[in-house]
Amino acid sequence: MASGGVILSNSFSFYQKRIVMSSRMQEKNGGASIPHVLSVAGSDSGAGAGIQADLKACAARGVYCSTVITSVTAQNTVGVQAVHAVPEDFVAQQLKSVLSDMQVDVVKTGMLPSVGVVKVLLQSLTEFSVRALVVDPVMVSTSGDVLAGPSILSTFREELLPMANIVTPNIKEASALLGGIRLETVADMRNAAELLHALGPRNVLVKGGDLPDSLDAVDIFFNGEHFYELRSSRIKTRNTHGTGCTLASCIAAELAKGSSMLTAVRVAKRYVETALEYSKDILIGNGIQGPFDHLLRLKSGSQSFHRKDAFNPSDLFLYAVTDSGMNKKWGRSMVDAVAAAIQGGATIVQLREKDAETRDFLETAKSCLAVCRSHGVPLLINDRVDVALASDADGVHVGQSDMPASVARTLLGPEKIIGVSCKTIEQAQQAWIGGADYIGCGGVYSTNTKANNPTVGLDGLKTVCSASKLPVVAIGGINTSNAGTVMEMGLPNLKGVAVVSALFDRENVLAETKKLHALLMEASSSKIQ
Ligand SMILES: Nc1ncnc2c1ncn2[C@@H]1O[C@H](COP(=O)(O)OP(=O)(O)O)[C@@H](O)[C@H]1O
Ligand SMILES: Cc1ncc(COP(=O)(O)O)c(N)n1
Ligand SMILES: [Mg+2]
Repeated sequence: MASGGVILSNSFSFYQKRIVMSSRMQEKNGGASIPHVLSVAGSDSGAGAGIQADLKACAARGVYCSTVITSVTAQNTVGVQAVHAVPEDFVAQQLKSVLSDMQVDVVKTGMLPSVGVVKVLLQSLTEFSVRALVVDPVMVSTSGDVLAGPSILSTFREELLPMANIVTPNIKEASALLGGIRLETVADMRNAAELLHALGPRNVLVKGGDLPDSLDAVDIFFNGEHFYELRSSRIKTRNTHGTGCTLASCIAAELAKGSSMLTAVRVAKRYVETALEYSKDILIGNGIQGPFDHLLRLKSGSQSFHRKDAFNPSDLFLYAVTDSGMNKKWGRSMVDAVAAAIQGGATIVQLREKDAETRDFLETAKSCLAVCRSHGVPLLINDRVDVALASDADGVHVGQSDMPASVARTLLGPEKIIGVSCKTIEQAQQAWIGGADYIGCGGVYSTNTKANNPTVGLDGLKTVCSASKLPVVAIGGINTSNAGTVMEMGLPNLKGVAVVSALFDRENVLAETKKLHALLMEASSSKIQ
């Protein structure tokens, strides 16, 4: 069974180790460590598979990825034209350079073209401990070209697989590892998963991307105790080059972040499905199998293409957050309140409806969206990703107890705006990793709008702004008497203030917004840069 330096225990102790390690690193360098995957694989010049896919997958999952290149292929969407193996001692050099210096959490392997390269890797893994080993036993490209010959099989079986926390063969690779057995049905895949598990890896995922006559894309996961049949819809596309490399890298990335194995596999499969669906019509190369877009950004021709880049942090300048109770109290509709705020100078609007029925909330969102669109002001929905999707609003704002930014990003896609409420540096860092566009930091002052919400004060705001990689909007008890103080501090990344009562718990929304706008203009022109 697994031995050497590869240890993956349950996710809890995994996290604990990370915390111990990051405090150690912080002491040494004054920084925090981030999840780190080392990809040991071949280069694909077409950049659909191999090292290039691994880098993109890890980047998409918010994880650092270092690389050891085992082989350089001349490859495109037609096939593999040539392979140039990197000398074994040079692979060893690369491994040493990375592992002796950097704290790698998870090693992921792809193309290992010779027995010598596998041996060098195994040697490194006994010298330098990592937390998990993900083995994608790459042998033949989908175009049918051999990337690692049959001479590698016995070393894979006897030495590499027993070290692996998970092995992820496709149908052909599972068959080759098991001496050429037939693999044509899901039942055959289960059988293969069990036989492969007996070779020593802790977990097995037999991938069914190439299962004949299958309407779904079915993978079989086996952990030695239970089988899981993981199904997703089969996306009709030619752009499946590199799905295997991407899946394995994403599993590695999720493990590096602290997920359990089954969760990592599920997340990875979902990610591949989402990326394929997003990229199904993109056209790169003239061959039969094209690459897909790991970062979900290349698709052209849709108005959404420019949306995310179009998020302008200066839109956070005067951020109006609605409150239905207040507007009711003053006898006006939500749409009228939003229209008045925009007329007064609000640069972004968030609809916050704590008690409304979903159907009413959706109708309100649609009406407000029409007003916002006609003025070019983005409309965000508080908490409710479903309402944002259904109304086609510009995004969501989520709190720490709502849906995590990373999940919201998966659901909403790359184009929508996501904001997250953060009180601490760690929460701000997490929001950035999860794919948020901005953070809201507060409460700066105490407020009646949010009961039991501890304030962070101006000091807390300053701390978070200084560390944040995302633009920040200050929130909580801000009004015309204190907004100037907040903006005049000239805090890094602070782009504006978010207000509720100061606009909507007033008789004249238009006049109050104008007043606040003028004040902010003055404060930001005088702020220390
Ligand atoms: N057309 C598709 N639609 C959805 N998922 C797919 C499709 N093709 C492959 N997958 C998924 O991509 C992952 C990689 O599988 P596979 O293509 O079988 O591996 P490989 O690239 O190593 O041959 C699996 O999770 C598989 O289910
Ligand atoms: C360098 C390299 N590594 C791995 C693959 C497998 O990818 P796929 O099975 O999707 O063709 C590849 N084609 N090239
Ligand atoms: Mg594939």
